[in-house]
Amino acid sequence: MRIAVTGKSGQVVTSLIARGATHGYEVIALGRPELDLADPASVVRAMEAAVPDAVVSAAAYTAVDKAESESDLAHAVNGAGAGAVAEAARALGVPLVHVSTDYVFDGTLHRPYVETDPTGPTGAYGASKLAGERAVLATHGDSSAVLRVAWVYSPFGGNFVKTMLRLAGDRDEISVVADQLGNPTSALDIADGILKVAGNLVADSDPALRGVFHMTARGEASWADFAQAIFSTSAARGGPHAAVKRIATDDYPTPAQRPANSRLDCGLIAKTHGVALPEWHTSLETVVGRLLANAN
Ligand SMILES: NC(=O)C1=CN([C@@H]2O[C@H](COP(=O)(O)OP(=O)(O)OC[C@H]3O[C@@H](n4cnc5c(N)ncnc54)[C@H](O)[C@@H]3O)[C@@H](O)[C@H]2O)C=CC1
Repeated sequence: MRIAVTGKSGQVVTSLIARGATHGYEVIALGRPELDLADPASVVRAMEAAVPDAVVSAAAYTAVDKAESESDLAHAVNGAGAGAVAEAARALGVPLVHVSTDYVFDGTLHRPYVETDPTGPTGAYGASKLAGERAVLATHGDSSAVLRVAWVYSPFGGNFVKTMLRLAGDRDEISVVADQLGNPTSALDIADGILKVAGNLVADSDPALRGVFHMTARGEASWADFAQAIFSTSAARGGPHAAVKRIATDDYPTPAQRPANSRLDCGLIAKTHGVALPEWHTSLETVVGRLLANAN
């Protein structure tokens, strides 16, 4: 089976390329310049040329803070761009797995979010991703699965784990917010989940497999808990580590407001698609191990 993926170099795209063969799939990565999400005609052209059996929409404008000052570009790429990918998949008559985010929620609930909870993004990035979800469901909803993932890290690209290990190289103590809760999730596990869902969509026309699903690692953490786990995992392997100073979000102002609670309930995807990602500490060990091995 041939799976066309948007993007060439992101965390999830690189993980899909790395994991494709394990699932017996050929993963074709399509990115700029031939596929630019800001240029819908290029999306259709590149998808038609790839002749896929399924499409994964993984590329996005992901600069959460910069999106506050580049809202038009974020919306063009994450909203209209996602719609163009859905339109191309519809025209080809193939199913679509679209990757979305926990940042579609405002974070005020005191329990993990389920798929039917009201959305309410607090920033331009979340709003643009919500526009993308809506465009996908409106264009190709009867053949798409929208997977909301969160707090993504991996051996590839830029992410929180890499930033913490780099900062620990020259600091003894690092301040990290302790009042935002989420589910740290390895992009390698996300890739496994996406490929399982894509296979299910191709094999089975059951409407229960279509729609919006939450898909994160099991277990929750604050950013400070996550940082502490990164450093204890790294220290146990002789890698860089630092003390974590737990601070409040108010002490670390950023252009975009983040949800205080973005934990996602993943019961639905387990029940319908048979996808349950591993507990986050287990996957963190794998990723930190790979990063430290690469650094030597
Ligand atoms: N990184 C995170 O913590 C989270 C990410 N997500 C979502 O997961 C998906 C994957 O994220 P990551 O792999 O972490 O992102 P990333 O930032 O590592 O990679 C994004 C990819 O999109 C490509 N891209 C950006 N603009 C493009 C355009 N105009 N045309 C074509 N390609 C373009 C980039 O070149 C890159 O390959 C995205 O949909 C993102 O919104 C959801 C929740 C959290």
